Amino acid sequence: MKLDQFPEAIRPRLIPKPDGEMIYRCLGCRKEHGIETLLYTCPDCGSVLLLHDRRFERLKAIDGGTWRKILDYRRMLKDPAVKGIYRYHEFIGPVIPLSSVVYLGEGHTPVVEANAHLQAKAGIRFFYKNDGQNPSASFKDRGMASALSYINFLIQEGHVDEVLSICASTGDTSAAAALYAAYLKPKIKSAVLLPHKKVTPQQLSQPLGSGADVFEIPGVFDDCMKVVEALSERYNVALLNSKNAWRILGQESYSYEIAQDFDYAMADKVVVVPIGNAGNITAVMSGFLKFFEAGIIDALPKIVGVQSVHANPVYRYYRQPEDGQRKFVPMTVKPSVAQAAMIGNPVSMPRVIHLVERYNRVAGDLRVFFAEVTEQDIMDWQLTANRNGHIACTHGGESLAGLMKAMQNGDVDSKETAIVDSTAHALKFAGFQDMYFQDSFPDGYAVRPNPDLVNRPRYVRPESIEKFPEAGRPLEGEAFDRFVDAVSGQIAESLDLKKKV
Ligand SMILES: N[C@@H](CCOP(=O)(O)O)C(=O)O
Repeated sequence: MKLDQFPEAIRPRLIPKPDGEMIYRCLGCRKEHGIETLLYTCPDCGSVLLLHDRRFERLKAIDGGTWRKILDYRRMLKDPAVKGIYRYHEFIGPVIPLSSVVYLGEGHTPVVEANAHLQAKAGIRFFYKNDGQNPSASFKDRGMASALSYINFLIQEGHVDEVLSICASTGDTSAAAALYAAYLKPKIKSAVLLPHKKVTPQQLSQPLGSGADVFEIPGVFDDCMKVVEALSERYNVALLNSKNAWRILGQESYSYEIAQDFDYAMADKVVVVPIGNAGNITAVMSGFLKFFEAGIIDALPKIVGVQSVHANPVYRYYRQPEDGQRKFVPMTVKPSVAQAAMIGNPVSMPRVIHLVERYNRVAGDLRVFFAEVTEQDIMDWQLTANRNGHIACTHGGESLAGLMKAMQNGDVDSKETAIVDSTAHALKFAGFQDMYFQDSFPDGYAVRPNPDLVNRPRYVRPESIEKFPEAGRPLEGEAFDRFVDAVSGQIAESLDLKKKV
């Protein structure tokens, strides 16, 4: 729809303007730093940062109803700069001119209601939000669109040139970083660090295909992250992990989309997300808080953060109910099918601690919960979901298993409605499904197949015939007819089909 066709009252606000004033704010010493230089940690005390809009109050001057109209009308705009996460420009990057926005089709991922059968099994109404339907097939694209739009802005403003972006990854971040950097070629080059043999073949192929320099390193993600941190402290590189606060801003779009998709009614909603490096849960809490403070939603949804027993440092921290008694202890992870979340020392832990406290305080009630699930639960729920029409990755299985756990714990009620995060596309993690179907999980995973969920291809090569078609050597005439009869007969028998009369 063209601008002059929108209601007059909305028109002036429809196209967002870069009228915010953003600064980095340190979560440790609370000092503020300008955004002209890329910062990942506070130059004074070394703590992590969050980005803050000093002019956020101006957004509160617009009433919630008007905001909802602005955002809903923006859905109809054709400009690519506002088709993705920057539909929420005022909340994500209010200093970025639309001409700097990098849009590769990220965001606005489908929200798919579980069918009646699956909801009955789960005992609650729930939806999957399929973030695997982002361009590089994971939610990380949201954060990359934001981080790379900001870097593009710095380049266009002449603050930086010849950027080398770098990240550590369990697979999804590297795919997204390499993709978005490749789009900004030749201004940006990309390098990614992966734990050797700890990302799936599909994930490894992604940064390779985008032309990034790919380095594989012994150890696990936490080791890669330390190397990347050292590189970003010692050399002139742009760190693209979620330690970079611009990533968090982009990932807040996940919350804004949920609010918009559910007509801004959040009181009875439960948002379930897996926790890896903890950037995701940070962004989800931060996003809902901003919409709440701007009056766009009138309640904060419950949040459930989920971790596998093999990588659960955040869950362990919150297992201690007394605020003052908690102590964060990084852990050594064990093999997990939720491989992207196999992280024992999440870089955003200080942000989580800060935001959980704030979220619950603003809500006036306990609204953030944590659940721990087994590897077996993750696989069983992933496969159960996918047998009911979903494309959940193992982390989607982890989220659904976490929802079940939260209900058992009494944190979520069956009358509520849950939105469960499938962070990536199922195909990225197809190897775990194969292991399940072939009962070939190494012992460390502690997963055994439930026979009801196992599925295998059946090779049909009837012994009653001698000739079979081959590529480049088709069968013809009677031989082909015999082949079709024998194969269709065997399949019909196997499926117990009744002949048409
Ligand atoms: N699961 C992540 C790990 C890095 O997380 P990030 O959000 O800090 O970049 C991945 O896909 O690499």
